[in-house]
Amino acid sequence: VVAGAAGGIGQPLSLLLKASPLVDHLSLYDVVNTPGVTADLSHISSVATIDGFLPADGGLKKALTGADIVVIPAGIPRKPGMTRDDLFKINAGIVKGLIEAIAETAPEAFILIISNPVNSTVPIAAEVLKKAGKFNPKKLFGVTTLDVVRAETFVSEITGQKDAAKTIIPVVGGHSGETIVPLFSLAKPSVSIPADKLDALTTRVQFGGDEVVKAKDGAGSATLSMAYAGFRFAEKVIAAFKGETGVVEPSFVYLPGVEGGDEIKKATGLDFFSVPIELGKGGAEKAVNVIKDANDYEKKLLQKAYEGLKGNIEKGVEFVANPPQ
Ligand SMILES: NC(=O)C1=CN([C@@H]2O[C@H](COP(=O)(O)OP(=O)(O)OC[C@H]3O[C@@H](n4cnc5c(N)ncnc54)[C@H](O)[C@@H]3O)[C@@H](O)[C@H]2O)C=CC1
Ligand SMILES: O=C([O-])CC(=O)C(=O)O
Repeated sequence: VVAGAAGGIGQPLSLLLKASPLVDHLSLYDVVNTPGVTADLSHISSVATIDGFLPADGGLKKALTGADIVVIPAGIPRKPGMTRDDLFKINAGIVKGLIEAIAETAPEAFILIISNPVNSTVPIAAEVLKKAGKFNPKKLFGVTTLDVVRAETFVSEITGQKDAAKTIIPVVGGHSGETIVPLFSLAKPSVSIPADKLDALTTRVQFGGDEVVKAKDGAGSATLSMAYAGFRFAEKVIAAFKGETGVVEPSFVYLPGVEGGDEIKKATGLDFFSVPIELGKGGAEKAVNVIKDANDYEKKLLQKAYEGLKGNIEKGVEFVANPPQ
């Protein structure tokens, strides 16, 4: 299921999923325009069958029935001058509503959250699922893959590596500004970044979203690169579910619920954090503690990330505990 399927991310993401041989059936949901997007994609001669729903006549429930995986790019995007946190007011409620429906209709599904601010919307989702008695932390993911994709791309411009995605770079923390921490010292194969280029490279990964927001000049934020990244992550979750081994990708998860997470919670003081996750049939099988191997430069960045994340996470938890009237 794609929830928010008619949007800037939703449409190209749905296209990639419709074309994927890993997808048997694709169900599109949005509050507007789903019939058109569904009709258009339905003409593609790939294996996935497709249907689409609007809210009327229990459309959300129909879309979610039988779902194995739900990807959520629903919600408003940034305009120049806004932070991701400025989206909280509207997107918190949208995510809460969608997760309540998932808890009721597709409690076994993997849930991939793209809607910003991810640092807060994932805690919201966790709290809603906990309340409903349906929380499986191994199946809830904040999608931070675009940060990884950006790190791969931007570093390749320095190293000259033609196939950028072949360099694995752990990007950890959260998904906004200084909470995003690329760990270039742990790249595999290793990369050599001139000292005078490291600050600018790190900042570019942290604020890559702003680059797109500025260039789009009021018309939204990253959609196409996000669809690519969201598809890459969804494909990995599905491949691991179908039995592929050795699948690893960073994601923002609930640490106490994932093997290896307690150690990272102890180091960060946080319940939610993005680290490389070993994916398996059940979802997040293991959180890999890469932060212990960060160098001194990166450790300083990590401290700032912890501080920023703390407030973002608390805000999400609070939203569910004490809903605004
Ligand atoms: N995690 C990440 O790395 C990234 C996250 N984003 C976030 O993704 C979100 C979507 O961005 P865009 O696609 O550019 O926005 P958009 O405005 O083009 O599309 C959002 C879609 O969500 C739909 N929607 C609104 N309320 C809904 C509901 N209750 N149920 C289902 N659908 C609903 C809208 O009708 C619209 O079609 C934003 O919050 C943006 O900040 C964007 C880029 C990267
Ligand atoms: O910058 C934004 O608002 C959208 C986003 O999350 C990104 O591009 O990383």
